[in-house]
Amino acid sequence: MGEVRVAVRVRPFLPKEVLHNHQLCVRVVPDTVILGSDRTFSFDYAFGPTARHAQVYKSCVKPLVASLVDGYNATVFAYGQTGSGKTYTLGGGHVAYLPEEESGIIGRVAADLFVLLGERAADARAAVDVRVDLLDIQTGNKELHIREDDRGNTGNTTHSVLGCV
Ligand SMILES: Nc1ncnc2c1ncn2[C@@H]1O[C@H](COP(=O)(O)OP(=O)(O)OP(=O)(O)O)[C@@H](O)[C@H]1O
Repeated sequence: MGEVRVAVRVRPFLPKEVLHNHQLCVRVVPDTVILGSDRTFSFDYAFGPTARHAQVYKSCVKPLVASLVDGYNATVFAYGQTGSGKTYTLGGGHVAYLPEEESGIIGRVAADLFVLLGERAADARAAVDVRVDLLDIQTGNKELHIREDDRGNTGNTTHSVLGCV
């Protein structure tokens, strides 16, 4: 793929927002977000409040998993203001098990990755080693440096960072 793609996902109102009678000011038409009555912004993908995880994953992320097992690097990150739905979209990390339908990007990537690697390993009669590094960074510290050692393991070199997992 070799390019940056941007997807926007508009979440539905939360119960408290409904309670406070918030008004919707964003509409989504294919790959376009409309703010107010006439300000349009185009993206590679745009999803409205009724979009399901499966749709978001299939369009934006699944093709990256396929290219990953072909040897390419891929990065998916969520960006947005607090409460906008980053955690929800990536995978609802607070519970150990989620029903498949509620699984976000992380769970779906893991499932597909093992299926694809299993197929490749069987074809090549090779063993595959999968390792995961998780860094949960809970600070706005500008001195943070993510580094990779010569074995490809990631870590940080800043001692004042809180909450590294
Ligand atoms: N597409 C969606 N459909 C239904 N509920 C959603 C959706 N996106 C987010 N939510 C709900 O909105 C709330 C805020 O979402 P979430 O916690 O993912 O935000 P966040 O961007 O990770 O916030 P923070 O930056 O504060 O961690 C949660 O209650 C979540 O369940």
